[in-house]
Amino acid sequence: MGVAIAKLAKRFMKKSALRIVMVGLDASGKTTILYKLKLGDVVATTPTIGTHTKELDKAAILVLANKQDLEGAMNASEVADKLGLHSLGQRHWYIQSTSAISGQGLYEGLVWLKNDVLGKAM
Ligand SMILES: Nc1nc2c(ncn2[C@@H]2O[C@H](COP(=O)(O)OP(=O)(O)OP(=O)(O)O)[C@@H](O)[C@H]2O)c(=O)[nH]1
Repeated sequence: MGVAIAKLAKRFMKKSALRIVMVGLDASGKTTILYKLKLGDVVATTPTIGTHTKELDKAAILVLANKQDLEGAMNASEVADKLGLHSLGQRHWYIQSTSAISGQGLYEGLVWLKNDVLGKAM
């Protein structure tokens, strides 16, 4: 699973000039996900992201509902409701259940992102 995710991430990054912004609550698993995807070695950060949000106007949104392996975790549908994703209108978004520990769902999430960027998303 880890190798498949890494291969997809590598191919995705090589062929596409795109920016991915990853945000999340403290300890939600961002670092773990990046390392699981084997992108952890060089992660550029930009502390002034607030001034660049215009870039994000047309950005696709992939929500990873992480830590699904933990008892009591909100499921993807509940997270979508809480985040108001259904009110986003025309913007492309997708929510994927994941566990960064096992890697479950990471591949599927990246596949959606890749297809959306390539204009193949439904
Ligand atoms: N059970 C479980 N634990 C996870 C999962 N993802 C991350 N964790 C754990 O959650 C803790 C925080 O993970 P990080 O990857 O450091 O979270 P972060 O979002 O980078 O945290 P900040 O640096 O505070 O923003 C670590 O102990 C991880 O092992 C998951 O899917 N399941």
